[in-house]
Amino acid sequence: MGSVWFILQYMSGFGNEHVSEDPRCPGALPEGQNNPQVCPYGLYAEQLSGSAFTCPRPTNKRSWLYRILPSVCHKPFKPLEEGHLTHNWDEVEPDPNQVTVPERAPGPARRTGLHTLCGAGEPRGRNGIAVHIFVCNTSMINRCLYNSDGDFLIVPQQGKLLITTEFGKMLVEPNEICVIQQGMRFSVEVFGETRGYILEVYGAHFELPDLGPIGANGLANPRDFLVPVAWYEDRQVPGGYTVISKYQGKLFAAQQDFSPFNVVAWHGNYTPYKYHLEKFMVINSVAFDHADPSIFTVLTAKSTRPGVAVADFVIFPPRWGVADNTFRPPYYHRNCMSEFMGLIKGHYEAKEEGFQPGGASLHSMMTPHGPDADCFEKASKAKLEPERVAEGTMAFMFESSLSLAVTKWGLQTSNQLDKNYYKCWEPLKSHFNPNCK
Ligand SMILES: O=C(O)Cc1cc(O)ccc1O
Ligand SMILES: [Fe+2]
Repeated sequence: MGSVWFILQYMSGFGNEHVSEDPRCPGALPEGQNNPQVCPYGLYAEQLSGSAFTCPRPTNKRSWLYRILPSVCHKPFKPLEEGHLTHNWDEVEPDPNQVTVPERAPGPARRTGLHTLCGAGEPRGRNGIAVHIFVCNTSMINRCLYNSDGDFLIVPQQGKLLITTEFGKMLVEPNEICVIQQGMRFSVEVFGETRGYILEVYGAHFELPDLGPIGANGLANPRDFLVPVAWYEDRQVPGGYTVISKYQGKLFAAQQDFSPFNVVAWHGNYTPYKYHLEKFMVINSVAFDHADPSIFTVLTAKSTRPGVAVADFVIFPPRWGVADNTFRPPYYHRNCMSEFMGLIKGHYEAKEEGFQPGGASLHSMMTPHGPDADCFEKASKAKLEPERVAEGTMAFMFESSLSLAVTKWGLQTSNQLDKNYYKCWEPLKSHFNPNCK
């Protein structure tokens, strides 16, 4: 029989080896081995590998799932309509201009699904990223999704997500993020209009950044990452349960007769997890000058080049600004990385207007950007007292070493409102006076 029993409980720690049993079946985890001839309670053992079997220990990831039926019990996959999900980066001609995306990007009539804004690289080559906007007001009923191509870092901006995974349930609210890694099945329940951002990374998992001279503590601390506890349902679905796979950039659906959330116990270090952005321990300049935003990195997906990320997830959280004799907002710059920015709530410090919660901007590789004219004038004259910066705000950046292409949907969406973004810098005037230092 099915059961609606669950409690929202989490285990803490980033990348830990966890063990978890649904309390309705104590002793469901085999003792001392992964594959007994017969598993407790007549369960099937199934390994989910998140790294090559042979990866060195620090990057070796796998979990063992003990389930009522193995995942292999499904009918063949058939192609499914993709909507605005794509990994075709040649839909529109390259364009280096600064792009903003309005906060109310038009959704389709059903208002559900993933809309790809930009990206680069290729799931088959296992190197690349995609940035999607999700919009939905309908829960996934008897449907789940897994991503064969890579990991999803999900940033809800409006509405809570109750995410059921093979590892248990997680409630993820705006100002929290979660990561659902490659292959993990999940289904999302929503409670009204819901939207947010997704960073998809092919071929690398997210890690905590190294701390270098910061020392052993700081930024996102490992203990603040939360992992769900085992929860199962033994639910037959005679009408058919649909398992959707995102595979090589396309969607495919397979039918099965039962809920895939039938994992009674699991152990391992390859799990979904969530993190509350308020827990971030901010480090910044306490003397003078503006530190680079890498100081705000929450998670990084490393490339094979030392120090270079496929993608970093960076936040701009509330903090004190105390630097003396300093232009405190972000400096003007041109970057060899691509900068995609979003706003969960509040008001971004470098833009007086035009960047609303739910909106986005893309500053492409080497395209100049920085504070708008109002921000520059104000910050150049401001009395430099200690002040709270970004109070009530949470902006974030997906920063990538890849050169991102905008999709057709992204271009149409951005064109709706803001052909005029460049005008925010037009009023910047020369203050140069060779006779006055
Ligand atoms: O462009 C942006 O707004 C992001 C950003 C912020 C900052 O403080 C320094 C550099 C940078 O790219
Ligand atoms: Fe920038």
